[in-house]
Amino acid sequence: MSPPPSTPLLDRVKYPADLRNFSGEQLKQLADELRAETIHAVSQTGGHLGASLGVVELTVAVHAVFDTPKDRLIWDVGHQAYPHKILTGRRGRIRTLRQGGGLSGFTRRSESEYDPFGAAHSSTSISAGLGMAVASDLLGRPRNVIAVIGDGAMSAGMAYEAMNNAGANKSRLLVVLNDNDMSIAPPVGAMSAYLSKVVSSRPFVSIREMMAKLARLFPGPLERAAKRADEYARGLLTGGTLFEELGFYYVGPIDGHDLDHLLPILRNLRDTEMQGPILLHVVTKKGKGYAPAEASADKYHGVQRFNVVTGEQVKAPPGPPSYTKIFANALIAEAEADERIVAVNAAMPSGTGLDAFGKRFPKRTFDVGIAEQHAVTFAAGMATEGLKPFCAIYSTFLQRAYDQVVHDVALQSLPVRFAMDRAGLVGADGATHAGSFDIAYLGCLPNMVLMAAADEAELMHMVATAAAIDDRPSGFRYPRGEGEGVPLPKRGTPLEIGRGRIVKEGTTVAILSYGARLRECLKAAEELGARGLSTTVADARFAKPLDTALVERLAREHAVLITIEEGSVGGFGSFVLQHLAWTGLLDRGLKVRPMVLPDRYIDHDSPRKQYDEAGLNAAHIVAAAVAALGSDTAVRPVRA
Ligand SMILES: Cc1ncc(C[n+]2csc(CCOP(=O)(O)OP(=O)(O)O)c2C)c(N)n1
Ligand SMILES: CC(=O)[C@@H](O)[C@H](O)COP(=O)(O)O
Ligand SMILES: [Mg+2]
Repeated sequence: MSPPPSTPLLDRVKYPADLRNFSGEQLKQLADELRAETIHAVSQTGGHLGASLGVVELTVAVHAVFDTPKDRLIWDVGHQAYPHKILTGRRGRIRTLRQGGGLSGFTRRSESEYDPFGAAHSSTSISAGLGMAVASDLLGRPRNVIAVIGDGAMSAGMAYEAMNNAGANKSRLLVVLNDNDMSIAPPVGAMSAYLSKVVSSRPFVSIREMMAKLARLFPGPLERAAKRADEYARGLLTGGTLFEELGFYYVGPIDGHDLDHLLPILRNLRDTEMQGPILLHVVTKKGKGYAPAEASADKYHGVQRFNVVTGEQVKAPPGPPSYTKIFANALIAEAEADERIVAVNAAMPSGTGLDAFGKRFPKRTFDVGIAEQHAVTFAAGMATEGLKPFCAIYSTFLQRAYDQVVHDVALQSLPVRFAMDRAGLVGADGATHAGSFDIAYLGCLPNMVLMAAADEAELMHMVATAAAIDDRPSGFRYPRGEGEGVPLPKRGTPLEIGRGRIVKEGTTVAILSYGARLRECLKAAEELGARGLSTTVADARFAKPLDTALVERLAREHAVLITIEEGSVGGFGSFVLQHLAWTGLLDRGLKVRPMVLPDRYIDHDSPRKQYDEAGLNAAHIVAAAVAALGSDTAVRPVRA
């Protein structure tokens, strides 16, 4: 482990107020120390390093110029906020980042008053910032509001909805567009191409020219013609007209790593009395100042712990392939056989595995940018014409496209297939990224077929099943991380719709699993067996349509029925209970225990510990069964 860097100036800064009297030269040194500290900390924790390195100077400059936390600073996504955390009273805990009990990897209101808005899902900052700016006007509490948003996040509909609203509003809002020409992967789309054109047509506006323009922001007699000339010049020289057409005062592009530019420009923007929104376009490098990050294809967007000297990341011990990889391979196999299959993702080609699909079928793969809502309706459109779209979106990000799923897909019974990766608890990204709700939010929709994979072979069958379902929407969920290591078929076989399977026969306790808790169920069954409680374990495979025959059989033939899923209340267990209630099977003493995620958000930690916290591991299943039986059955004591 490399020693911590020497940081004499940073050591003097606990809060931003401590750096506000630093000279320009001192702030430059502070930025260098902050970068070294960020690299060292993330080398020990892993996390989103590249984005954070790209905003080191911007972070220093904003805190030096603005009066945070009275002035509100909002980081879009919040994955680039590590330097901000270090400067805002959290340096002492920075090496606990993303670890159980430690700092969150994103901004979070409960963590610091310097985080006025929690984030992790992208493109919310302009809306939240505008809300704060309007509140400050209405409440008569003057303050600056600064929203920092990346070029990737700028592709989402929300950002445009917010700019449309802000541009017609007189509230003061500073939007800093942090343009590093990267999303997680290289950014896609016309907006990204437009920004590149803006930057390349005039790389950086000179500071003299910029200051002359900024002077025009100050009150004083301003001739109409001069104003028009200014607008024309800004449009012509910087290509900033798109933002101007939306009602923003556009400034830039400027070098986001040059404090000699950032500081005076931010001071001017702070001091102007101009009303209405301003967009400052800064150009930065993702991974800036750390050679291995700058050189890597993803600019160290998200890294494991690593060696600071070599940049080499700690490799996990070799294990079974990930669910993501199995999904991608299974989809490729289906697409080889059916040329109507197409795949859509929203700025997550590697996360969803669709980068591999894209290599094999470049014309049948669509990365739409961070635009989940569009992704779903785009897929719906393709489905109307007979294509077979698979929409690969993490469970948590599909939340953003809920009305599109309901109104554009389900209501019209269009065969869009939702591949929901990151189902259940996801580890270090924490509650914002947990796939907790999809069973509940999709299960209530008529027309849906819903499946959850118990292991990676099951996932292959579910991909094949979804490919075969062509008259209504379907979805299948699978967890983050590696599979169970089960033998894999060459290709998946379509499952009988709405049929589960018995995995182990027993007589007293029945455990009905939906999804990847199956292994925990089998462990629990063994333990219960050792206590003299013969246990059946079944894999429901489908939440919708529910295997009612299986549910009824388990209910009739056992004293206790436990359902378990990696999801919230209102999901699989609720569907089972609904069915049991209406068939009268609850009326005769059956003890049903639906095990779901608890009614609270589970913080970042290892998935194993998160499931412990959630009460969904084998020991909890055993405890639930034993408690349900109570004194009804003589239970043998636990073996030592
Ligand atoms: C709604 C939503 N979809 C997808 C993601 C996953 N995601 C996190 S960061 C990111 C890229 C963001 O790019 P940009 O805003 O340019 O920030 P950068 O990492 O380049 O600093 C993506 C796609 C997300 N956080 N939220
Ligand atoms: C910041 C963000 O939303 C993504 O980078 C996310 O952290 C990716 O998670 P996975 O590692 O599960 O793909
Ligand atoms: Mg970017």
